[in-house]
Amino acid sequence: MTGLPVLSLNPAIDATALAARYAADGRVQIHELLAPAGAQALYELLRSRDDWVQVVNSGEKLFELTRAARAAMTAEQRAQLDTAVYAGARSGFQLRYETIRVPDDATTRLASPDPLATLANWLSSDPVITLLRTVTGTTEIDFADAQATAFAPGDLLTGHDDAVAGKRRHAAYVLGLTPQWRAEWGGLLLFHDDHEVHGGYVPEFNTLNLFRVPMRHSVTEVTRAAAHRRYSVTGWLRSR
Ligand SMILES: O=C(O)CCC(=O)C(=O)O
Ligand SMILES: [Fe+2]
Repeated sequence: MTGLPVLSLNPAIDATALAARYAADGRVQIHELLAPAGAQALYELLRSRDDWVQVVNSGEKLFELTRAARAAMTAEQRAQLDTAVYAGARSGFQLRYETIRVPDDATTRLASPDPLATLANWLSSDPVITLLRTVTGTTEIDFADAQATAFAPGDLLTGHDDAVAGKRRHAAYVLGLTPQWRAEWGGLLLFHDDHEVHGGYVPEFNTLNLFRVPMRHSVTEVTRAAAHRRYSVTGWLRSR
C-alpha cells in the first residue's frame, strides 16, 4: 500500500478567528489544512485505490456494491438502480457514493497499515485535535472517525442532519481532496431548509469544512460535466 509522507498541520492557521466564525455560524472552512505534500499524497492515494465500495440505500436498508459487483451488472440492472436512486431522491432520503471505511477503534486503527488510518490517527491526535476542539469550542471531542468518499456523476446525498443516537457526534468534517472543481459540476455541500439555502461550499483541495451536528445539509448530484470524481475524507468529531 502506498505510504504517506509525514503529515503536518499548516502552522499559519488562525484558530481564534476560525472559532469566532464557527461560534457565529455553526460552520467554517479551514483552508490549506495540511502541508502540501501530504494533501497531494492523499489525493494520489484515493485515485489509486481499487477497494472502493459503492453504498446506496433503498429506504432504511443500506446496500454495498464492490467494483467487481458493479462490473458484473447488466445495462438493464444499472438502469434499474438509477431509476431506484432517483425515485428515492424525489421525496425521501437517498444516498449513492463510493466509500473506503476506516475502523473507529483506536487500537485497530493504530495497528492498521492503511494510510487512511494514519490520516484518521493524525486528525485524532495533537496538534490537530486541539485545533478542532478550539475551533468548535468543544472540549469533549476525543477522536475523529473517518471514511474516504468519492462521488461520481449521478452520485448524491439528500438532506439529513448527521445526528445518530449513541454516536456522540459534535461536529462533522469534510476534507476536500479534489484538485480542481467547478460549482457547475454539482457535488456542492449545501446547508438549507425546505425554503432557503443558507450557504454552501464548492469542493476545494486541502480545505476542511467543519460544521455543527445537528445541522441540515446535503450534497447535490455530481453532473456528467465533472472531469473527475469528488474525493474527500469525511467523518465526525466524537466523544468515546
Ligand atoms: O461530502 C460532504 O460534503 C458531506 C458528507 C455528509 O454529509 C455525510 O457523509 O454525512
Ligand atoms: Fe452529513
